Amino acid sequence: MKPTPLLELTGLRVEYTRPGGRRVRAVRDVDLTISEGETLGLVGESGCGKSSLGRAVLRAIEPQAGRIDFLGLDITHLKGAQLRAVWADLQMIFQDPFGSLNPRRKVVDIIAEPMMRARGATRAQAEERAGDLLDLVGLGRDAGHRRPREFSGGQRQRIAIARALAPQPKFIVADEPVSALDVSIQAQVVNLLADLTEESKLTCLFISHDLGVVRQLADRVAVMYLGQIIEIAERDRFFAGPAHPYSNALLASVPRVTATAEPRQAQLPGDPPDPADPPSGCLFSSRCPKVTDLCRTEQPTLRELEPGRSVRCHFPLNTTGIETTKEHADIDH
Ligand SMILES: Nc1ncnc2c1ncn2[C@@H]1O[C@H](COP(=O)(O)OP(=O)(O)OP(=O)(O)O)[C@@H](O)[C@H]1O
Repeated sequence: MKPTPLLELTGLRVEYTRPGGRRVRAVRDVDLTISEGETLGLVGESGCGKSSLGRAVLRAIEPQAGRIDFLGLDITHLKGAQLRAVWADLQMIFQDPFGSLNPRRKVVDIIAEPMMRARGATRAQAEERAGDLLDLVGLGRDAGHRRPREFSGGQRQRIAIARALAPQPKFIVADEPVSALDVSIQAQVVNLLADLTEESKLTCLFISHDLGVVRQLADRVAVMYLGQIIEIAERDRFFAGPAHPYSNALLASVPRVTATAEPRQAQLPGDPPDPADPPSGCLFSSRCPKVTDLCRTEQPTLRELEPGRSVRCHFPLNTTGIETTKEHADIDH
């Protein structure tokens, strides 16, 4: 039986206007479904549109086109009280544990406030649950009487996690939640997030440029390049051998993760192109080690290679045992 989609994006597009008037398409017509209880890891180099996608899902920025369905409700254009009601179920954990917590407030108030505002809890109920959450994230309830500046980066991120969990959301967007932390602390916070998403059956969009971290947490991995999802696959399938040359190169640049079936590429040459001036054909064609004439002229669609594994590439890697399409088989290269 197919799992119930909690979040469904259809043709989601985010554009910005740069000073001077140039348009940048940061998210290019993304279709994506996240099932109840799953953690989807969204990876890609800086500037590929991960945060823009996450913020659009939370309705923190307006998409220029497309549709966002959350729990079967079209939330794309919700406003006012209706949007605030949805926000109780959609919470965010940010990268910066310093900037995202109000330094003047006590920790207990920071965590209790969303429960009172969004769920109508009394102060006593909210403070009691704030204490429970501080226990849950390993800080202990006494931490509630202190202020954020008295805590280290890793501890502050635990406070941010407790705050995000406070209104008992159904969905969390975690945008690079450990990348500002020391490596030793990263592992502790990743383990905490893994335990919490598992225990609470939370659905999570986990945004990271770090494939090693994504491997620990995600059920599925989606790779973004220049605003497009270029590969999406179940975690183990992905790490056993990704199908897109870009994913393969990303994986090759992470020493901690296991070898792929294809020979590993050296690190990717150059930087991603400016999203305001993308290449024609496949958006990865200007950097792809396997580029052909077809790639330079025809943009591939995101197609399913096998259940649980889709790729946007004319010549995917690691496809042994998978029947190739006619289009693919006919091309001699
Ligand atoms: N407010 C803005 N105005 C203009 N361009 C923007 C704005 N915000 C983001 N962009 C551009 O949109 C593209 C996607 O940015 P985004 O922050 O979503 O990517 P990202 O993958 O999350 O990168 P990072 O990991 O560095 O945050 C980039 O080219 C970025 O320069």
